[in-house]
Amino acid sequence: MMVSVWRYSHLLFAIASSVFLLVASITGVILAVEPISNKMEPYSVPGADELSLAQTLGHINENYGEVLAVMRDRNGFVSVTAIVEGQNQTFYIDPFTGEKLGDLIHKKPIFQFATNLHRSLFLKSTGRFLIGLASFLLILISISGIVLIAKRQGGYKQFFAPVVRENFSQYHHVVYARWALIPLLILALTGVYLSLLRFDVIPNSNVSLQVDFDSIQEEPVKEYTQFDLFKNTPLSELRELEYPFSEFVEDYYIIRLKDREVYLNQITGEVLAEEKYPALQVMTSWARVLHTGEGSIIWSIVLGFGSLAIPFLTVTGFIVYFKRPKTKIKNAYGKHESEYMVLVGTEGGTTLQFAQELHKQLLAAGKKSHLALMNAYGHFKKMEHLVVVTATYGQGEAPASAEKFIERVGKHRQRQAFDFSVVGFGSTAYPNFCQFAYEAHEALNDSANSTALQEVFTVNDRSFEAFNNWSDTWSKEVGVTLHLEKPKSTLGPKPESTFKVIDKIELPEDDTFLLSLKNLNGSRPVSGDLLSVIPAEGARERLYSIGKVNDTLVISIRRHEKGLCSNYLHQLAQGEKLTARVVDNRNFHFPKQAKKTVFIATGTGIGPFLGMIQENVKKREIHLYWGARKREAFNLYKDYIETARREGKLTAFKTAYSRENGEKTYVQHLVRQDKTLFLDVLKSKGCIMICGSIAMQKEVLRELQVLSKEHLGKDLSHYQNRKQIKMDCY
Ligand SMILES: Cc1cc2nc3c(=O)[nH]c(=O)nc-3n(C[C@H](O)[C@H](O)[C@H](O)COP(=O)(O)O)c2cc1C
Repeated sequence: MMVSVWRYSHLLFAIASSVFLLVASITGVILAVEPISNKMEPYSVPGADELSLAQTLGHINENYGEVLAVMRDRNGFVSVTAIVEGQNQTFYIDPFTGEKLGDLIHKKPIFQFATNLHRSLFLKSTGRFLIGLASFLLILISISGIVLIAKRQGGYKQFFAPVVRENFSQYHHVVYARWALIPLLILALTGVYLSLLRFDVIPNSNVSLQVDFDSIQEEPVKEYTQFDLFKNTPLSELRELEYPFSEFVEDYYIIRLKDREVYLNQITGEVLAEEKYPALQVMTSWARVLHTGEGSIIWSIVLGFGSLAIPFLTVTGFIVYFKRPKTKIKNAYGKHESEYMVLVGTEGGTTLQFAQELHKQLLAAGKKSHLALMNAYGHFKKMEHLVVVTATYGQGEAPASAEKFIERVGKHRQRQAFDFSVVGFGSTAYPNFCQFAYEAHEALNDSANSTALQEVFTVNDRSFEAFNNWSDTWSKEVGVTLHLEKPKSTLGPKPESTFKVIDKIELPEDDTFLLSLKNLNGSRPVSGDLLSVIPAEGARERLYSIGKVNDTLVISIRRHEKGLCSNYLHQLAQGEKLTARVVDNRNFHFPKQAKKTVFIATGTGIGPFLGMIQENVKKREIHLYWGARKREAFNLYKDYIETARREGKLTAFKTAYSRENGEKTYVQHLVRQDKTLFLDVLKSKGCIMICGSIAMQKEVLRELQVLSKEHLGKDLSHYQNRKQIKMDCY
């Protein structure tokens, strides 16, 4: 079934049941405290469960003249109903002595109130029905939730693999749901069962034993302590024992054990009738225990947390859904009259915003453009240029609005020639970066009358800058002039900080420089976070990876001849101030737990690693592989690397130069060369971090994939899902 169907069902069930579930969950949390508070009462006597019934009854009978019944509850507390001083009384006793320990626990008013609200909302049968229905919907919510998590994680095997964090609500909704789903499903199933029982849909089945009074014997007379059943049954097996009503042989002991009911001749000790409880009765008993947590502190706590998760999951779930950018598609031109078709594959809505901006600017440039979802692919009579802008989901799968795209491309032939271009939106934090965009490209390439204008263009983490770069080249090729504006909701409310330039080290021969900045206020970045700089009023933001060295932020920048931002940063003199925002990039932080880490960088990609190495105070094993064109490029980082080596913070440093005399080495060659180390890092739960160009990232991943498959028998995604491979490439 399609993801969208699961998602909408999940949402629909949640909306339909949310109010009732919220009431049931809050009262459920209160009720989870009741069994815990009961269990903590001092009526449990250690070792008493091993006593036989004969011993227990002996102790009880010594203390009380007329005993009517003995009970053992799920907490293991033993109580007696007896006539004491002419009164019928029930109280807890010590099975070793028979002495009274205390009066029966009375339900506290708060628990009584919560129970009534929980069971029937104070609406009697109607309330019971509504709560039963909400429990049923909770089963459906849990099942659809399990499927959705499996889909987003890339399969059931990956169910508990780390979740990529996109934002607070999305991350915590998935992380908590994974743990809460099991108790929630149990609560929901048992809740429905108990409701069905209440409405007699499931019959209440009890044992009904028959005694053959004609064959009752009065001999041989035995002392009750000598009855086989009493001698051989431990107290732990008892639920309830009713004493005979009179001394006549026709009255007998009624004994309810955990698994059966037995009637016992009070004179001879002979078993008069016996029956195991029917399966339905056992199920009912289990349903009660599992639903209430009675008798188990641990299970009550689990249920309490399960109930607590409901309001949390409801709120975060609704935030995830309702915070999605909602952009309606409006078209001035129909699909058969437009020469430009912009098709979008989105799930969260952000890709649609980018596509919409492109569509808007095409219209502004006087072109007939039509915007639609990828699932709407069909025969477009006048299409000359097709742009597909698509996100990727799951394990490199199509987003909901593009699930039928490939099939439809196969089905619908365009009769006129058209060119196409595919832009993939994705995140390098996921194993199959922009995978679906490549598949969409393939499908279009194979279709009739199509010409690929370019290779797939990938955009990491909704970078407007990257999208704009693509738009520049594409618009030149098709001959339009476009000026895209950044979609508002992708800006995010990041606070600005002021930074003072402390130092600038240059390497003129390589056009790169290192800028050291001091944060004068605002956020506290970590190495791997990004610095967002807007070089001029109205200009686009540029992102630079931050290395944090001794409270100073170091960014490594390549200067481009006409680069607005790199030149702006380059002209900053020591002491000058710069306003910029820090962007949290938590998928690229140093893995503090990993014993071994390998950093792979090319060019200025080394920047964040300079900080991470410096922070390695525990002197964990770190290997740095760095690639550049020429050897002299290293001079910029020489001091940092040599100090780190001296201080024992960097275990090994290897370089790959691609334009040195005769030598043409790339970092991916070093990966192959040092495969033992890479395999060891992957096997020992270490981490490989990659920073630099996308081209280098692809090559390195290809090498790692081969190693992983050939030597470890696993797809590389296995390690990527466990966050053992982190990437920040551009
Ligand atoms: C559950 C989930 C799975 C994802 N899987 C991938 C993936 O396999 N490859 C990838 O490049 N990006 C993946 N992404 C990232 C999205 O493609 C990216 O965030 C995109 O910008 C979302 O666009 P949208 O808001 O239009 O749906 C995934 C995101 C989520 C939430």
